[in-house]
Amino acid sequence: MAPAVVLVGVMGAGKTTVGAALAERLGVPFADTDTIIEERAGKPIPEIFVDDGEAAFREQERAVVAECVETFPGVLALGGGAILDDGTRQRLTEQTVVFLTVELGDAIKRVGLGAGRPLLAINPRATLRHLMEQRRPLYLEVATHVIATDGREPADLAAEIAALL
Ligand SMILES: Nc1ncnc2c1ncn2[C@@H]1O[C@H](COP(=O)(O)OP(=O)(O)OP(=O)(O)O)[C@@H](O)[C@H]1O
Ligand SMILES: O=C(O)C1=C[C@@H](O)[C@@H](O)[C@H](O)C1
Ligand SMILES: [Mg+2]
Repeated sequence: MAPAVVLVGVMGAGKTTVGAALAERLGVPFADTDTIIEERAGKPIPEIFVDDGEAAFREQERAVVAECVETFPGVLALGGGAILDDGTRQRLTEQTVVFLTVELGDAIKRVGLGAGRPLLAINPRATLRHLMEQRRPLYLEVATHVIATDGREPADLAAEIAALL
């Protein structure tokens, strides 16, 4: 069974927040690959990065995304960097994927100083700007729908996505 919808976008786009609201609205389960990885590792993402390294996290992320795309029947939120993997992007081309976009200013307000997001530990604004520029083409490559989230409430975004499905 494939997911009803997969949410992608940079850190702060609202994948987790909007995804949970959407799942509730649709009456289906919600899963977040970051949460699954943390549960399996028994530690939060910043600790996985420190103890095991980003490459090990990406390896785990690739496996968890593959498993969820095969078997998870609800709303699936991906980690912001999951689309860096070629195999993951290939898998996503067969799914309904919503790319949540956010402008840098709103994203920075949402993620604050990047707590819990190891890639934003140093110079969050410049780093996030760079990640957005680098990844935008990759999100667009897999997106079925693109939705701008700036200045909009998660519940309102969930209603729009539900209407698209
Ligand atoms: N549309 C929105 N308007 C205002 N705040 C929002 C909106 N969407 C999310 N937020 C807030 O922004 C923060 C980041 O949201 P969220 O964790 O859902 O992002 P994410 O895309 O899942 O990020 P990550 O890739 O790091 O997991 C949260 O504090 C959330 O409450
Ligand atoms: O954008 C990224 O590369 C990341 C986003 C988060 O969802 C986590 O998956 C992790 O902090 C890495
Ligand atoms: Mg998230």
